[in-house]
Amino acid sequence: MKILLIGHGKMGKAIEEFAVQRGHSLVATVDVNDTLMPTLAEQADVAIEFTHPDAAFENIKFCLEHNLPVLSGTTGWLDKMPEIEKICKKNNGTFLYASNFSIGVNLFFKLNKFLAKLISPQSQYKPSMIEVHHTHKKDAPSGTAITLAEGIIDEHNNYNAWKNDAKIKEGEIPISSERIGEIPGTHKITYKSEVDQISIEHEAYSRDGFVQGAVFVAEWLPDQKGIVNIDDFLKL
Ligand SMILES: NC(=O)c1ccc[n+]([C@@H]2O[C@H](COP(=O)([O-])OP(=O)(O)OC[C@H]3O[C@@H](n4cnc5c(N)ncnc54)[C@H](O)[C@@H]3O)[C@@H](O)[C@H]2O)c1
Ligand SMILES: O=C(O)C1=N[C@H](C(=O)O)CCC1
Repeated sequence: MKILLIGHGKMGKAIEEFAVQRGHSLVATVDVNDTLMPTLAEQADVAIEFTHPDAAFENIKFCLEHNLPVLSGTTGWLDKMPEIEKICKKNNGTFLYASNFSIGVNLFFKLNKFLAKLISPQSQYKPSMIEVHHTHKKDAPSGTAITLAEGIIDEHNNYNAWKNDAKIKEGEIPISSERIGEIPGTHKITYKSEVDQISIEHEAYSRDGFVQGAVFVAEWLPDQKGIVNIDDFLKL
């Protein structure tokens, strides 16, 4: 498979290494000072985009307008998702966004929803979330934390919003974001009552899970159409 790799930072470099190990080739790596040329899109089977919250929209739009299936793992740009959905439809394109490409995290998303539904009638248990990442991370809360909070909101009758702050109103889930050293990504959800607590946690040991997931999804994506998600890939 021929990959157009957009973003050649920590994720991009690790994806390049893993993709080449799996026998794929790179049409090009495009970083902030490079130009996305139509000829690059013509030569590629798929684009993988891991850049910056301010850059993702234009990069994804370019791929969709040049008939190139694209996946993005960039977080912090989702206010523009409705526009991407329109562009994808107009161009009969293929697009997948995942806040986290790790298979373990995608199973954890399901566990989170299951727990939220189970605990919903027990209103004495109040949820909170902690996410911990490395100090280079540009966005807070993490994209994964937002997906987890949305999972709780979908399944729990008493919560309808999240806040990246400890000072919350009724119905809000507090998310605390910590930035420490080189931590790849830890997410913990705790439900506390007066007498006990229940916690679930996912801890990434390295970026390998995100990298492998992104390449596996990229291998599958060219045969799909429209806006698809990682649950479709994992058949969850
Ligand atoms: N979904 C996931 O599984 C997952 C996993 C890890 C990181 N991420 C997200 O992916 C993004 C990138 O993470 P990273 O750790 O590689 O960051 P990074 O800062 O190491 O790398 C980002 C790269 O993108 C480049 N870039 C910036 N603007 C660009 C543009 N307009 N065109 C092309 N390249 C551009 C930067 O120069 C840099 O090299 C972040 O949003 C992060 O939150 C998602
Ligand atoms: O390193 C990052 O940045 C990560 N970003 C994603 C997020 O925001 O959830 C996934 C975990 C790593």
